[in-house]
Amino acid sequence: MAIEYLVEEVTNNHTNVTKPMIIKDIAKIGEGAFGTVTQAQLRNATASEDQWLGPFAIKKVPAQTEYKSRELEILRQTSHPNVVSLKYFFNYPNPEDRNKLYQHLVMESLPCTLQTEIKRYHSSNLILHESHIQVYSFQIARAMNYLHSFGICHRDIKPSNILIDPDTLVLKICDFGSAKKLEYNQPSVSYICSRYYRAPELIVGCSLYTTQIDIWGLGCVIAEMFIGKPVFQGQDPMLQLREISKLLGPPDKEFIYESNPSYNGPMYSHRLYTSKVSTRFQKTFSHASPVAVDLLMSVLVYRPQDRLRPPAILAHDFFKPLRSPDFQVISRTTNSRVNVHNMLYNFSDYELRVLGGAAKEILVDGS
Ligand SMILES: Nc1ncnc2c1ncn2[C@@H]1O[C@H](COP(=O)(O)OP(=O)(O)OP(=O)(O)O)[C@@H](O)[C@H]1O
Repeated sequence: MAIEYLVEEVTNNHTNVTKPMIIKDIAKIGEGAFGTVTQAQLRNATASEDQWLGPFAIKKVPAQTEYKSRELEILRQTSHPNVVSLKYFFNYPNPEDRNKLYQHLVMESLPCTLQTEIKRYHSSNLILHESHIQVYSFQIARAMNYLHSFGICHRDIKPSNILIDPDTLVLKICDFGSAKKLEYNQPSVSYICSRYYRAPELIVGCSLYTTQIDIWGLGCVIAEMFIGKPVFQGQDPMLQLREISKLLGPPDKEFIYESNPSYNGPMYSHRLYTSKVSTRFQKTFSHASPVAVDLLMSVLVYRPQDRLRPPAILAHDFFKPLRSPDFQVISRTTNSRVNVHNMLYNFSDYELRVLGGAAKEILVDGS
């Protein structure tokens, strides 16, 4: 591929300085519903030395739609080790249609997504080791603790929107194309989020939802790491609720009414199983430890108010082993031991303030 082009106005997200830069597209690394993601390098067009920066990941989406500029706005506001960072941004025409401007978001690049990692294990009839699931889930919850503190709801949590580096086990949430800062009592569209990861309140048409819809997505992602495939695979939007009811039991009328008083779709109120919910969780997640099952049962809960929130998730006993400064995991790629404690626990003062009383439990190594 390696196509080079000059862009007169490229803004550095960190310094806010706009300069001409040369962009070298290397390879396509992703394709989404709205645009493409390519691996690319950048260099200052005015500097004499030929020093390429990167590689980065450049996401190209049609510019000037209100929907997509939210992604830029949110990426500009955020700075967190578990949220993909924006390095530069610019508008540039589409080579196939010179009249159409594309917004280019130049982000740090990570080697793979959690989706490819889960699939790699699943295709060898393996599942991720529980220690890896702990490390990845902790980082997603930490990103949510940060984002939700500003009211930012990602609204499309799924394994393909979670980037990882399997050497270091670093994880970063990406794709803020659906994200929105939710305001108290302000309605938002309920037709967001990919079907398998949609919270039950969205399925029944709730428009006053909260950032707790992301927590449902987190539960689905943790579940998928344990079983190697999406836990709720509905064949259509309504059958999605039926899949959920197979594990959680039928949703009660109060939940439906609280979510959307004018809902008139199927209620799935018949019990599909006689066994207890806890038995079904244990059976579904037969490879998970009891403490992991307990976390899943506290997150995959119908009522959003009853789902654990990020501070309580980070303080959950599932993550207890990570609190030891000696906690190590074996990297799949390098086969060497990696000490991940420091990268997991480098909480900023802001994050600690947000965690409030839970910070003590999260930080204290009781081993
Ligand atoms: N910073 C990055 N580093 C490496 N790969 C990335 C990065 N950002 C995105 N990708 C890859 O590109 C894919 C699509 O990116 P993204 O989800 O942001 O685009 P999208 O158009 O919103 O896609 P979708 O419609 O699937 O949600 C990701 O699943 C991932 O494989």
